[in-house]
Amino acid sequence: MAEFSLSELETIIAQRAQSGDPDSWTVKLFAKGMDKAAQKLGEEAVETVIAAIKGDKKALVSESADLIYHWLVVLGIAGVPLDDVLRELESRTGRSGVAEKASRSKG
Ligand SMILES: N=c1c2ncn([C@@H]3O[C@H](COP(=O)(O)OP(=O)(O)OP(=O)(O)O)[C@@H](O)[C@H]3O)c2ncn1[C@@H]1O[C@H](COP(=O)(O)O)[C@@H](O)[C@H]1O
Repeated sequence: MAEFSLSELETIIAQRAQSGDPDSWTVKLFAKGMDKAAQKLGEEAVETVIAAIKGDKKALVSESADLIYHWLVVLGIAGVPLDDVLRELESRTGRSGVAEKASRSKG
């Protein structure tokens, strides 16, 4: 199991977005805004689909990583926390108490 989480990547992206580092791809995407970031997300999704259809497992891993990174950038630009998506997924599992817990934590 990899010792890395989407939550950690979300934190890295938020920190890099604030860094102002001219060499940072994250900074560039945040500066270009949602249209460009969403376009990149779409491109990475298509590249992931192509890798899957070709049965190219190595490319599927790499393109999936690109896809998830760009998805988190889009969430960041939109101001949507990863946790909101995880809560939505959790609520779909039908686990009892999940919806109640989510609504309580949202205040
Ligand atoms: N996970 C990623 C990640 N995945 C993909 N990419 C970048 O996404 C960019 C776009 O991918 P493409 O394949 O489309 O590359 P490209 O063809 O050069 O791009 P275009 O010319 O089409 O615009 C590349 O520059 C990749 O480096 C990423 N950039 C950053 N991260 C993570 O974000 C952190 C901060 O990165 P910086 O913001 O660059 O410091 C890194 O340490 C990583 O953890």
